[in-house]
Amino acid sequence: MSFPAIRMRRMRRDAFSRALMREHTLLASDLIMVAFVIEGEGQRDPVLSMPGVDRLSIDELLKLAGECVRLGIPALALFPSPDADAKSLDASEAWNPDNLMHRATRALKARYPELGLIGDVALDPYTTHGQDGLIDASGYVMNEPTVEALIKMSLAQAEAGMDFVAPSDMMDGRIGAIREALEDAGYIHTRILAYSAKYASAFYGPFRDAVGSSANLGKGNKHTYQMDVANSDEALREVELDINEGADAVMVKPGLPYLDIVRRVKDTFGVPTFVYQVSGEYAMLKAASQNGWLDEKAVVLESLTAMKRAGADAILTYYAIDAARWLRGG
Ligand SMILES: NCC(=O)CCC(=O)O
Ligand SMILES: [Mg+2]
Repeated sequence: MSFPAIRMRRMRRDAFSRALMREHTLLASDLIMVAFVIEGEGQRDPVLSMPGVDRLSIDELLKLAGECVRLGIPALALFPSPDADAKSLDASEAWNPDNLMHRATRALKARYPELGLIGDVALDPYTTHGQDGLIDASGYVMNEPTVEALIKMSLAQAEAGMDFVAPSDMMDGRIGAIREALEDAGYIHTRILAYSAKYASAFYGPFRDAVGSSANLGKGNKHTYQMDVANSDEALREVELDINEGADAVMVKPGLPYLDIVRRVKDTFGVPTFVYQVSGEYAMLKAASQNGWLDEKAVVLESLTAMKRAGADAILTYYAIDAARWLRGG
């Protein structure tokens, strides 16, 4: 049977039947806000390549966290933008119990214990060269020594009260090593969000401005550990390894250009699958909107809905607060 018995437009004719047949609904509870933390008090330091995003001192971060709680956003992902003097070759500031990240975690957990906190685990904010790991004389990022550092970093975050440690470094074997260390230390509830399929993407540019690693990274790249943008089967292998090593949730990153990967991961493994709408995606949508070329609210909600449609269970986005407000009709 076909036309005219089947008219696809019948169900689209009115809002009520469009609502009834809608397959996916974006909710505030799908969103994870992303924030950059800096030293100081009363500081809101704009990220020039991400208009509308500020690096926040801890007191300002608390206000943003309060807004997340009020809007029903379940979690906040934290990235530190430490002062230049906190950077070193061995990245040891990363596991200093009193570092910026851990002070922020304790302050947030004291004020908003119900707000989930996701801590970035990678060395790039703390290294003088801007790589995610420790380098040898040739500049190659060394796997095992980096994993040892990431273990120390994860334990320190767990100790500070982080709910999720989120290794974003793409070293081999780090999920298993971190999981074992957490269990041995008694942090049996600390979740691991594995950045499993993290691509060597040019869409991270504005983020590197935000955490202050772009100047240090210079002309360097991360091709020896992040994935080739041309690959898809390889992402499934990465995800499978991380699940087997003890990840509680896996991540695909970036978002919109990689929704084919999200769909394959979700269909293949059926595990909690998160996606990251990265800084470059934010910058594109924001710049076009500021020029009057795109309708910001419409394109942001469309992009986030597309991520859910692709199978994402949760979405990290710099737009989380805006989107949650728009979803409330604001
Ligand atoms: N680990 C975080 C990144 O590498 C970049 C995120 C972004 O571009 O928003
Ligand atoms: Mg891996």
